[in-house]
Amino acid sequence: MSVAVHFGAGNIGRGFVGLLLHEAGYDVVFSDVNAELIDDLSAASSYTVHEVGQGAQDHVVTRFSALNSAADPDAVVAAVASADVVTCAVGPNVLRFIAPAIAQGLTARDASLSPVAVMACENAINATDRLEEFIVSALPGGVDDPALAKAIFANTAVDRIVPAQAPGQGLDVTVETYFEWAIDRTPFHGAEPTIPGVHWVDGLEASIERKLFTVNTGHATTAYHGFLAGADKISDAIALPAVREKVEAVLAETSAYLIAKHELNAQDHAAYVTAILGRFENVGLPDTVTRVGRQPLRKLSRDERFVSPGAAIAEQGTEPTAILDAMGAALRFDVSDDEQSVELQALLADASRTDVDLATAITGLDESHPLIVPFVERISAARA
Ligand SMILES: NC(=O)C1=CN([C@@H]2O[C@H](COP(=O)(O)OP(=O)(O)OC[C@H]3O[C@@H](n4cnc5c(N)ncnc54)[C@H](O)[C@@H]3O)[C@@H](O)[C@H]2O)C=CC1
Ligand SMILES: O=P(O)(O)OC[C@H]1O[C@](O)(CO)[C@@H](O)[C@@H]1O
Repeated sequence: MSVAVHFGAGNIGRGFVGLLLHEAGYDVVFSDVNAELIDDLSAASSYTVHEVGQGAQDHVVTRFSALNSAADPDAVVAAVASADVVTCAVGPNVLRFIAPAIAQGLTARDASLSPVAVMACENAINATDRLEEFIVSALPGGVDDPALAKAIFANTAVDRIVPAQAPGQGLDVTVETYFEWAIDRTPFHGAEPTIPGVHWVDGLEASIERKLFTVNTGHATTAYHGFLAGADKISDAIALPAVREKVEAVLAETSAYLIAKHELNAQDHAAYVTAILGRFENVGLPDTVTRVGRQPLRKLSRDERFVSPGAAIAEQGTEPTAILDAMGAALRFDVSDDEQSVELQALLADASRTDVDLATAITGLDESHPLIVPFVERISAARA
């Protein structure tokens, strides 16, 4: 019996990573801090992943268990100690909180076992590297701790749109039919785990940038301009010609950047962009502009979907106007139950902060960076 411990039993956890691990033959141990969710998973023997869109099927997930990592951390440590695979989909800002349990699990792990594959499944560049850094910080011996040799850390890129789930559907998850899980195979040296559906790649940089700066930049642009246009659903937002034009303009900028940087085939990339726009148009997917625009400060940060490509394009001497306009729209994402939106609006309202001060604080760029002057213009406009 192979066991996978998965941190974060939310939308991607149950609707994507948990499903693929189950279908690969793993018994999945979900670990989460949401007590109600853990109780529901513990009481259930199955849940169903409902696909919507062309070729949709239902998939039933069984052979799982659930652990409350807040209430029973020792059980999580023990599960990690004997697992074959450890994955997570908790959000990039939560990696630091799950790292200590993984560190303790590695310390407790019998050194004669094969190394456990540790793979973070978050929308962030090199999320597994970030997780590994937190694990190293939690180990008594730091980078020299012998526990590190008991794991293989591999970066991954996950792509499947899993919207917020309708109340009353229990553990079942509604997802789009499309998915892509790319994993860097190089750390495994030929001994990668068998997970059907995974796309193994040699080095992840091109895959994650292609995904993040196309799907996620395009999706967030749809959300922010859609929010300003008064749309509720993503499919309604992308159906508005003015929003679509802005999304296409942003993707033209990131496409040129990605094609040049990663030597992509321009026709293949154009087909990829078209397919992604089709995913945003999926009217069967109950996805909202507020979910896709969530956590605007994270999305406007240095290594993320706007500033990373935008800064690089600006450094090459071109002003990425459409990306900057999307960042300007993000500044106006005013959603009262989104903590980061509230924080962003408070920052913009703080008269003691200059526009330049805010531009550098939000993007993490130096004042002298060529993206700062045009971003300051968007900040001034948003504050006016
Ligand atoms: N939903 C989507 O369409 C996609 C999401 N992602 C990424 O997957 C990650 C998760 O996103 P979602 O599943 O949408 O979010 P979600 O909010 O549905 O799930 C996150 C889960 O993590 C749990 N959690 C929070 N702190 C925890 C902790 N300390 N220990 C264990 N569990 C903890 C939460 O209780 C929640 O159940 C994010 O990084 C997101 O960017 C990536 C691709 C698609
Ligand atoms: O907004 P986050 O947390 O980066 O993740 C959700 C995003 O990832 C996606 O699933 C794309 O893979 C979109 O649904 C959404 O834009």
